[in-house]
Amino acid sequence: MPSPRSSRERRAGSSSSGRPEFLSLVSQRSTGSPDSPSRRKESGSSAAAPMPEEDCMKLNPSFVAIALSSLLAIDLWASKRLGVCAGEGSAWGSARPLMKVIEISGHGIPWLLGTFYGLCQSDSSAAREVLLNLLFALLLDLMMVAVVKGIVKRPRPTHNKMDMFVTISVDKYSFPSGHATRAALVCRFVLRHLVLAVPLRVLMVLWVLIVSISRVMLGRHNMTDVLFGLLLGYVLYSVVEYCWLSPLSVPALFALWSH
Ligand SMILES: CC(C)=CCC/C(C)=C/COP(=O)(O)O
Repeated sequence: MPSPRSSRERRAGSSSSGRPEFLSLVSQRSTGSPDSPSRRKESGSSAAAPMPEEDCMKLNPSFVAIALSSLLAIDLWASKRLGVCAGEGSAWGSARPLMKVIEISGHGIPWLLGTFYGLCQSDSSAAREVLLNLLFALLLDLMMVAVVKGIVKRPRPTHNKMDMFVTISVDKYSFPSGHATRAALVCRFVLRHLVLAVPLRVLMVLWVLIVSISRVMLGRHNMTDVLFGLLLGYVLYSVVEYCWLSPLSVPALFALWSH
């Protein structure tokens, strides 16, 4: 007949042999795990070698680490499934040329060249001010995306075909999506500083959504790259507004453009 377990053992969640049946995260955090080096030291067991710090971390990953790696796993899985235009042979491969046109609509070169051209053609001081700030916003965006890509160094999805129109070295990385960042930034900028009819304003927001979705469908990005890109672009607009360039703050720059 098995010997009755003492109430103390039951409370501690351990069996009669003294080995734990349940590992409470809370009690492990407050007292250290039963097998942790500190516990072993306390119990006077000199035979077992202390566990290196990294091993403890691997065995007891924090809740945040588990949540993050689960999110990343879901992100990789869902992004791969949504990458339906990643190649000509993919499920929606025939839509790839259209996706690439959408890609060019959010590329940095047309936006930079278009803004520069508009600046050269502008004949009012209000237009010059807005376009100069748009140029500043586009350059700030390129720089910030390059810095974050260079720090995070997240490779592009394996199913991506690297056949993009004009890229720079950090564009081999995918976090964050430069297109999503630019689309969110330009959209906020245009809605705030251009007087547009409502249908055009709606079209602008739709364009952001289409550019963002197309990044994942083309297989260029995982969903988290695009979501972070949108957030970064949104925040960058606030930076641009905060640093707004005006003939009062940078007269020399405006003198350069006045005819
Ligand atoms: C060369 C210039 C001026 C811009 C590069 C634009 C570009 C290719 C960004 C990468 O975008 P994703 O990160 O969304 O793929």
